[in-house]
Amino acid sequence: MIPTLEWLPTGVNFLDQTKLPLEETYVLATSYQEVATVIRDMIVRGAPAIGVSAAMGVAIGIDRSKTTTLDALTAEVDVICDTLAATRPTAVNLFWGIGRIRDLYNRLVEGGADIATIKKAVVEEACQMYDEDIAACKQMGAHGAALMPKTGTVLTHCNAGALATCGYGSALGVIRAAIERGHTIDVLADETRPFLQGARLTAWELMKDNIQTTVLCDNMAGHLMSKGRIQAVIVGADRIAANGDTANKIGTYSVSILAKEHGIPFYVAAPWSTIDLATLTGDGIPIEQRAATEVTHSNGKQMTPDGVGIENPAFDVTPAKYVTAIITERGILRAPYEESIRAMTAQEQPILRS
Ligand SMILES: CSC[C@H]1O[C@H](OP(=O)(O)O)[C@H](O)[C@@H]1O
Repeated sequence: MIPTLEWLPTGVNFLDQTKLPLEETYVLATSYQEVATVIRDMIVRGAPAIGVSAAMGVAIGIDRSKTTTLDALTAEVDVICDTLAATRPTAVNLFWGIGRIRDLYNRLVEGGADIATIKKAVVEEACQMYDEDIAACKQMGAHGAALMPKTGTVLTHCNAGALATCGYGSALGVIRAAIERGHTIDVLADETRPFLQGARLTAWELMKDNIQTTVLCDNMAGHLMSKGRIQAVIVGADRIAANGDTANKIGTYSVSILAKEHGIPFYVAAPWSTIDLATLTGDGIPIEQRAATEVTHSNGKQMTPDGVGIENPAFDVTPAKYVTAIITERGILRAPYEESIRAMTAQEQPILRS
């Protein structure tokens, strides 16, 4: 699997996900401003990948700074963090990634570190986060594999795979781990309009792993569930509130209700950096509204009449009551989620190494 993103001496190299599946091309971001553009334009997307990308964006901003005084650098860090924080509002991982580098910067300044030491440390921390993300995905796979059908079809929505993380994937990581442990699973991938993460990205990455994959339109899942074609649903997440309400790609909420109606388990797989204890319920999760042209056009060709109204919320919120379990690298959370999240938060956690 080719890397979603990679720290290079020349900058942060991103696989251009807007060009997949027909072109495998890369975008090299050499400044924090260019990293912000890559995130905003969804050249890189997916909550965990966004989090590490933002961390690398802060790190490259500090590393490439020309300033010679700590006061001036601290003023720059504020601008760098604000620029990256303004890219996309829903995935809490973005703010987690920015905050982890910013907190390290502040600790180093308070400890009297010089600029050269700070630059080295923030780059190392961002690269460490990259490794931790891959390790977290593999841990999620290890925890979640047993929840997957021994034999059967799993529906997924959007892309929560290697392309949404630093590698291996969250929801798709659980599917990969189950297959590695002998499960016979094929995947149904919702195309996931309008950005088509399922049709373009999930299908592309699973076929590279020789995992049998079928793409369906977003209005087909209910019919296939009613025919007994789906044994489980697993999706990623962009922000999980303290009560387990989960924001994910638009359309996830509808799938969760269909799964409930048909008695099909509905799993969420997400690293702990997706859990936002400061947001008490799903009502508090900001939903990104994206450009109307994502809906009105396909491959640059207009599909709707001029002047028609357009809705394009990029996410929706699945109430916790529709979530069978939340698979994290720390273990599996079950309802009542307020209690299980609080209990798992209190547990001492080892540092993950990939
Ligand atoms: C591994 S979670 C990825 C998560 O992010 C996606 O959103 P986007 O493609 O807009 O960044 C989608 O919600 C996925 O489930």
